[in-house]
Amino acid sequence: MSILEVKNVGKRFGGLQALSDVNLSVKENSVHAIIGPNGAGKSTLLNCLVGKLIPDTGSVMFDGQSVLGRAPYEINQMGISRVFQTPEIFGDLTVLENMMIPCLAKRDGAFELNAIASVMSQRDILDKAEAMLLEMNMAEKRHMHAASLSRGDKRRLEIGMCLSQEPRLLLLDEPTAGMARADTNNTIDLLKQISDQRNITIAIIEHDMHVVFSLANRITVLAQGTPLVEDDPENIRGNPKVREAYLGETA
Ligand SMILES: Nc1ncnc2c1ncn2[C@@H]1O[C@H](COP(=O)(O)OP(=O)(O)OP(=O)(O)O)[C@@H](O)[C@H]1O
Repeated sequence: MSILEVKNVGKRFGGLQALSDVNLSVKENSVHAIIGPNGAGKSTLLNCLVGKLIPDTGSVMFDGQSVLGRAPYEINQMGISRVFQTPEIFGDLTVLENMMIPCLAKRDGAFELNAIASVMSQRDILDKAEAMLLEMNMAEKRHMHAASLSRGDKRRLEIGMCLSQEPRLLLLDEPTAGMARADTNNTIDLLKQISDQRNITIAIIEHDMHVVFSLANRITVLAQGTPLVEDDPENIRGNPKVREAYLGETA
Protein backbone atom coordinates (compact mmCIF):
# COMPACT_ATOMS: atom_id res chain seq x y z
CA MET A 1 0.00 0.00 0.00
CA SER A 2 1.25 3.49 -0.89
CA ILE A 3 1.59 6.07 1.86
CA LEU A 4 2.56 8.87 -0.55
CA GLU A 5 1.04 9.37 -4.00
CA VAL A 6 2.30 12.15 -6.26
CA LYS A 7 0.32 12.55 -9.47
CA ASN A 8 1.12 14.73 -12.49
CA VAL A 9 2.96 17.34 -10.44
CA GLY A 10 4.37 20.30 -12.37
CA LYS A 11 6.28 23.34 -11.10
CA ARG A 12 7.56 26.26 -13.13
CA PHE A 13 10.00 28.98 -12.04
CA GLY A 14 9.60 31.79 -14.57
CA GLY A 15 10.74 30.35 -17.89
CA LEU A 16 12.04 27.12 -16.36
CA GLN A 17 9.83 24.05 -16.10
CA ALA A 18 11.51 22.53 -13.02
CA LEU A 19 9.03 19.64 -12.69
CA SER A 20 6.62 18.26 -15.23
CA ASP A 21 4.26 15.31 -15.01
CA VAL A 22 5.91 13.84 -11.94
CA ASN A 23 4.29 10.65 -10.70
CA LEU A 24 5.67 8.95 -7.62
CA SER A 25 4.26 6.24 -5.44
CA VAL A 26 6.02 5.48 -2.16
CA LYS A 27 5.07 2.19 -0.49
CA GLU A 28 4.48 2.08 3.25
CA ASN A 29 7.54 0.91 5.23
CA SER A 30 9.84 1.07 2.19
CA VAL A 31 13.06 3.04 1.74
CA HIS A 32 12.52 4.93 -1.52
CA ALA A 33 15.42 6.87 -3.03
CA ILE A 34 14.97 9.76 -5.45
CA ILE A 35 18.11 10.24 -7.49
CA GLY A 36 19.09 12.25 -10.55
CA PRO A 37 21.71 14.60 -11.92
CA ASN A 38 22.19 18.15 -10.60
CA GLY A 39 19.22 20.34 -11.39
CA ALA A 40 16.92 17.36 -12.06
CA GLY A 41 14.27 18.75 -9.70
CA LYS A 42 14.78 16.57 -6.62
CA SER A 43 14.76 19.38 -4.04
CA THR A 44 11.89 21.11 -5.81
CA LEU A 45 9.88 17.89 -5.56
CA LEU A 46 10.74 17.49 -1.88
CA ASN A 47 9.70 21.09 -1.23
CA CYS A 48 6.33 20.35 -2.88
CA LEU A 49 5.83 17.44 -0.46
CA VAL A 50 6.40 19.47 2.70
CA GLY A 51 4.50 22.66 1.85
CA LYS A 52 7.52 24.86 1.10
CA LEU A 53 6.39 25.07 -2.53
CA ILE A 54 2.96 24.67 -4.04
CA PRO A 55 2.96 22.82 -7.37
CA ASP A 56 1.26 24.50 -10.35
CA THR A 57 -0.43 21.25 -11.32
CA GLY A 58 -1.12 17.80 -9.94
CA SER A 59 -1.80 16.30 -6.54
CA VAL A 60 0.18 15.12 -3.53
CA MET A 61 -1.66 12.71 -1.24
CA PHE A 62 -0.28 11.47 2.07
CA ASP A 63 -2.16 8.60 3.65
CA GLY A 64 -5.21 9.46 1.55
CA GLN A 65 -5.22 13.18 2.40
CA SER A 66 -4.04 16.05 0.20
CA VAL A 67 -1.08 18.02 1.53
CA LEU A 68 -1.52 20.81 -1.01
CA GLY A 69 -2.36 24.21 0.43
CA ARG A 70 -1.34 23.18 3.94
CA ALA A 71 1.38 24.98 5.87
CA PRO A 72 4.64 23.08 6.57
CA TYR A 73 3.76 22.70 10.29
CA GLU A 74 0.37 21.19 9.39
CA ILE A 75 2.03 18.69 7.04
CA ASN A 76 4.45 17.88 9.84
CA GLN A 77 1.52 17.21 12.15
CA MET A 78 0.02 14.89 9.49
CA GLY A 79 3.10 12.69 9.96
CA ILE A 80 5.75 13.88 7.50
CA SER A 81 9.08 14.91 9.00
CA ARG A 82 12.01 16.29 7.02
CA VAL A 83 15.73 16.20 7.67
CA PHE A 84 17.48 19.08 5.88
CA GLN A 85 20.85 19.12 4.10
CA THR A 86 22.26 21.31 6.86
CA PRO A 87 21.34 20.04 10.33
CA GLU A 88 18.63 22.18 11.96
CA ILE A 89 19.69 21.98 15.56
CA PHE A 90 20.26 24.60 18.26
CA GLY A 91 24.03 24.84 18.71
CA ASP A 92 23.85 26.74 22.03
CA LEU A 93 21.66 24.12 23.66
CA THR A 94 22.85 20.75 24.91
CA VAL A 95 22.11 17.54 23.05
CA LEU A 96 19.46 16.66 25.67
CA GLU A 97 17.80 20.09 25.47
CA ASN A 98 17.67 19.81 21.68
CA MET A 99 15.99 16.43 21.98
CA MET A 100 13.41 17.79 24.45
CA ILE A 101 12.15 20.36 21.93
CA PRO A 102 10.35 17.96 19.55
CA CYS A 103 9.16 15.90 22.54
CA LEU A 104 7.53 19.06 23.92
CA ALA A 105 6.14 20.01 20.52
CA LYS A 106 4.66 16.52 20.12
CA ARG A 107 2.99 16.74 23.54
CA ASP A 108 1.89 20.38 23.54
CA GLY A 109 1.64 21.20 19.83
CA ALA A 110 4.08 24.11 20.22
CA PHE A 111 7.07 25.09 22.24
CA GLU A 112 9.10 28.08 23.34
CA LEU A 113 12.83 27.81 23.71
CA ASN A 114 12.79 29.52 27.10
CA ALA A 115 10.33 26.89 28.31
CA ILE A 116 13.07 24.25 28.19
CA ALA A 117 14.48 25.23 31.61
CA SER A 118 11.10 24.89 33.29
CA VAL A 119 10.40 21.48 31.74
CA MET A 120 13.74 19.97 32.79
CA SER A 121 11.80 18.72 35.81
CA GLN A 122 8.95 17.23 33.77
CA ARG A 123 9.57 13.52 33.91
CA ASP A 124 7.64 12.44 30.81
CA ILE A 125 9.47 14.83 28.47
CA LEU A 126 12.84 14.07 30.01
CA ASP A 127 12.23 10.30 29.83
CA LYS A 128 11.19 10.50 26.19
CA ALA A 129 14.19 12.61 25.22
CA GLU A 130 16.57 10.31 27.12
CA ALA A 131 15.04 7.21 25.49
CA MET A 132 15.50 8.72 22.04
CA LEU A 133 19.12 9.63 22.80
CA LEU A 134 19.67 6.02 23.86
CA GLU A 135 18.14 4.77 20.61
CA MET A 136 20.39 7.19 18.68
CA ASN A 137 23.39 5.90 20.67
CA MET A 138 24.03 9.43 21.98
CA ALA A 139 23.17 9.09 25.66
CA GLU A 140 26.72 9.72 26.82
CA LYS A 141 26.79 12.98 24.82
CA ARG A 142 23.60 14.36 26.38
CA HIS A 143 25.29 17.27 28.18
CA MET A 144 27.52 18.38 25.28
CA HIS A 145 26.64 21.53 23.41
CA ALA A 146 25.14 20.56 20.06
CA ALA A 147 27.52 22.95 18.26
CA SER A 148 30.50 20.88 19.37
CA LEU A 149 29.22 17.61 17.87
CA SER A 150 30.81 16.06 14.77
CA ARG A 151 28.90 16.40 11.51
CA GLY A 152 27.76 12.78 11.76
CA ASP A 153 26.51 13.26 15.34
CA LYS A 154 24.69 16.49 14.43
CA ARG A 155 22.88 14.53 11.73
CA ARG A 156 22.20 11.67 14.20
CA LEU A 157 20.73 14.18 16.68
CA GLU A 158 18.56 15.78 14.03
CA ILE A 159 17.25 12.42 12.84
CA GLY A 160 16.41 11.56 16.46
CA MET A 161 14.64 14.91 16.85
CA CYS A 162 12.54 14.12 13.76
CA LEU A 163 11.71 10.65 15.08
CA SER A 164 10.57 12.12 18.42
CA GLN A 165 7.65 13.59 16.50
CA GLU A 166 6.68 10.00 15.62
CA PRO A 167 6.37 10.62 11.87
CA ARG A 168 5.11 7.95 9.49
CA LEU A 169 7.19 9.33 6.63
CA LEU A 170 10.76 10.57 7.11
CA LEU A 171 12.14 12.67 4.24
CA LEU A 172 15.90 13.00 4.02
CA ASP A 173 17.58 15.55 1.77
CA GLU A 174 21.15 14.35 1.11
CA PRO A 175 21.68 13.21 4.70
CA THR A 176 25.35 12.33 4.16
CA ALA A 177 26.36 15.45 2.19
CA GLY A 178 29.83 16.62 3.18
CA MET A 179 30.46 13.68 5.53
CA ALA A 180 33.64 11.64 5.81
CA ARG A 181 33.24 7.96 4.86
CA ALA A 182 33.12 6.76 8.48
CA ASP A 183 30.26 9.18 9.34
CA THR A 184 28.48 8.20 6.11
CA ASN A 185 28.66 4.51 7.03
CA ASN A 186 27.41 5.25 10.56
CA THR A 187 24.48 7.18 9.08
CA ILE A 188 23.68 4.27 6.74
CA ASP A 189 23.68 1.88 9.72
CA LEU A 190 21.46 4.25 11.73
CA LEU A 191 18.92 4.57 8.90
CA LYS A 192 18.91 0.78 8.41
CA GLN A 193 18.24 0.34 12.13
CA ILE A 194 15.40 2.89 12.01
CA SER A 195 13.86 1.27 8.94
CA ASP A 196 14.10 -2.24 10.46
CA GLN A 197 12.89 -1.40 13.96
CA ARG A 198 10.29 1.30 13.42
CA ASN A 199 7.02 1.37 11.57
CA ILE A 200 8.23 4.09 9.25
CA THR A 201 8.64 4.92 5.56
CA ILE A 202 11.80 6.69 4.41
CA ALA A 203 12.17 8.76 1.25
CA ILE A 204 15.70 9.90 0.57
CA ILE A 205 17.32 12.25 -1.93
CA GLU A 206 20.95 11.28 -2.27
CA HIS A 207 23.88 11.75 -4.61
CA ASP A 208 26.11 9.12 -3.02
CA MET A 209 25.30 5.86 -4.80
CA HIS A 210 26.93 3.85 -2.01
CA VAL A 211 24.26 5.26 0.33
CA VAL A 212 21.46 4.75 -2.21
CA PHE A 213 22.29 1.11 -2.95
CA SER A 214 22.94 0.32 0.72
CA LEU A 215 19.50 1.53 1.80
CA ALA A 216 16.89 1.77 -0.95
CA ASN A 217 14.49 -0.97 -1.92
CA ARG A 218 12.94 1.25 -4.61
CA ILE A 219 14.50 4.01 -6.69
CA THR A 220 13.01 6.79 -8.81
CA VAL A 221 15.37 8.50 -11.26
CA LEU A 222 14.49 12.10 -12.10
CA ALA A 223 15.99 13.78 -15.16
CA GLN A 224 15.11 17.28 -16.32
CA GLY A 225 12.12 17.46 -14.02
CA THR A 226 10.48 14.19 -15.10
CA PRO A 227 10.77 10.63 -13.78
CA LEU A 228 12.94 8.66 -16.17
CA VAL A 229 12.42 5.32 -14.51
CA GLU A 230 11.21 3.80 -11.23
CA ASP A 231 12.44 0.34 -10.36
CA ASP A 232 14.20 -1.96 -7.90
CA PRO A 233 17.89 -1.16 -7.24
CA GLU A 234 19.21 -4.16 -9.18
CA ASN A 235 17.37 -3.02 -12.33
CA ILE A 236 18.42 0.62 -11.88
CA ARG A 237 22.09 -0.23 -11.54
CA GLY A 238 22.52 -1.49 -15.09
CA ASN A 239 19.86 0.63 -16.79
CA PRO A 240 21.44 2.34 -19.84
CA LYS A 241 18.94 5.26 -19.67
CA VAL A 242 20.05 5.97 -16.11
CA ARG A 243 23.74 5.87 -17.06
CA GLU A 244 23.05 8.21 -19.95
CA ALA A 245 21.15 10.68 -17.73
CA TYR A 246 24.11 10.87 -15.39
CA LEU A 247 26.54 11.46 -18.28
CA GLY A 248 29.47 9.91 -16.53
CA GLU A 249 28.33 10.37 -12.93
CA THR A 250 28.56 7.13 -10.94
CA ALA A 251 25.24 5.35 -11.35
N1 LIG B 1 13.34 29.08 -6.27
C1 LIG B 1 13.78 28.86 -7.50
N2 LIG B 1 13.70 29.83 -8.44
C2 LIG B 1 14.15 29.62 -9.69
N3 LIG B 1 14.68 28.45 -10.13
C3 LIG B 1 14.78 27.47 -9.23
C4 LIG B 1 14.35 27.60 -7.87
N4 LIG B 1 14.57 26.43 -7.22
C5 LIG B 1 15.13 25.60 -8.13
N5 LIG B 1 15.25 26.21 -9.32
C6 LIG B 1 15.77 25.60 -10.55
O1 LIG B 1 14.99 24.44 -10.79
C7 LIG B 1 15.81 23.37 -11.29
C8 LIG B 1 15.71 22.18 -10.37
O2 LIG B 1 16.38 22.52 -9.16
P1 LIG B 1 16.46 21.52 -7.91
O3 LIG B 1 17.21 22.23 -6.84
O4 LIG B 1 15.11 21.02 -7.58
O5 LIG B 1 17.34 20.33 -8.51
P2 LIG B 1 18.07 19.15 -7.74
O6 LIG B 1 17.81 17.90 -8.52
O7 LIG B 1 17.67 19.14 -6.31
O8 LIG B 1 19.58 19.59 -7.91
P3 LIG B 1 20.85 19.30 -6.95
O9 LIG B 1 21.12 17.83 -7.06
O10 LIG B 1 21.93 20.12 -7.59
O11 LIG B 1 20.50 19.75 -5.57
C9 LIG B 1 17.23 23.93 -11.39
O12 LIG B 1 17.43 24.38 -12.73
C10 LIG B 1 17.20 25.12 -10.44
O13 LIG B 1 18.12 26.12 -10.84
